[in-house]
Amino acid sequence: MTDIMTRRQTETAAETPDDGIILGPNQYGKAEVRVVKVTRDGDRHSIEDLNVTSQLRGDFEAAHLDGDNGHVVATDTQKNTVFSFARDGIGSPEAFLLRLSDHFTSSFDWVEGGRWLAESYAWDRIQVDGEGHDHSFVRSGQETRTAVVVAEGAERHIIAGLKGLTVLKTTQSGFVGFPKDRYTSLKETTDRILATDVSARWRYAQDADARDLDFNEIYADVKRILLEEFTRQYSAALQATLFDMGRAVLAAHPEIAEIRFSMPNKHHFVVDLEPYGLDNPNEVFFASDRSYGLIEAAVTREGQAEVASAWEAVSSFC
Ligand SMILES: O=c1[nH]c(=O)c2[nH]c(=O)[nH]c2[nH]1
Repeated sequence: MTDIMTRRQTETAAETPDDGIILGPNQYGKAEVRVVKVTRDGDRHSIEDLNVTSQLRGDFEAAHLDGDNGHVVATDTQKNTVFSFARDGIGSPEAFLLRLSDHFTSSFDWVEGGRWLAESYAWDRIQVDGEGHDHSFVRSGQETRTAVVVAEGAERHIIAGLKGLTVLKTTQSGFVGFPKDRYTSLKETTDRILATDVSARWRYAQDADARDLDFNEIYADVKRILLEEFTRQYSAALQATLFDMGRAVLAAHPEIAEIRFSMPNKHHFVVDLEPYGLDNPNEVFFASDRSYGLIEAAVTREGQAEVASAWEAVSSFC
């Protein structure tokens, strides 16, 4: 450690040993800035609750090779910027991240892009005597909303999403017709529980109007469609249900270019109650937490160009 520090402090880039070792892709910033914005409209308050990550990409070679921090916008500064921007309101996670991306890429010449991520947590008003309270809230227990903005020069990729949307249906799901080999023990069924935690991310088409979309309204509608489509028809497999959910979202929202899913198949096994002298007509299940099937896919439009760099900002499918 001491040797490395001494070398970095004394060598210039020109003196860096020509050993063929170079710096690869890099990004840095502040992860998980927890910002809560209270908007005070008289006595009636509202809150926005975000977990924001800011990461810059650009010319940061000297910082890595020479210990020269002349280009390093401190991660502390990035955190402070998040809080300061929240002072003017958040609006939607996507709009907030777009503002941050525009700020960093326009304020520092060497910042060529970056990625900004947010999770946002929903709060409901506490109901008192049938009325939503002015300033007291209860965390709503459903999914976590997610957003990502990837900047590459002037381009912006906007990916919205959700995770942890746990859904279950007690019938209208089956799994038959799969190949059988010597290792197959699974019985075919046309009546099983189907349960999953939906993770989905959808990328907005990159046209000039993308910035003006009502991201909150679209979010609510996509969630509605996902839930309705999960239950709308018989599920021949989680794969088929995933595709139906994606297709319905794309059909209803031309502004969305593609949607990706990661969905565990949360198996519910019928318990054999015969040893206890009982029948079990699909009523008592063992909810297994592992292992689980993991079904992942993108649903996209024919002819749609792949935008791999946008998806690199998020791991795997989601
Ligand atoms: O919906 C399902 N898809 C599968 O690929 C699969 N595999 C399995 O064992 N059960 C199921 N269920």
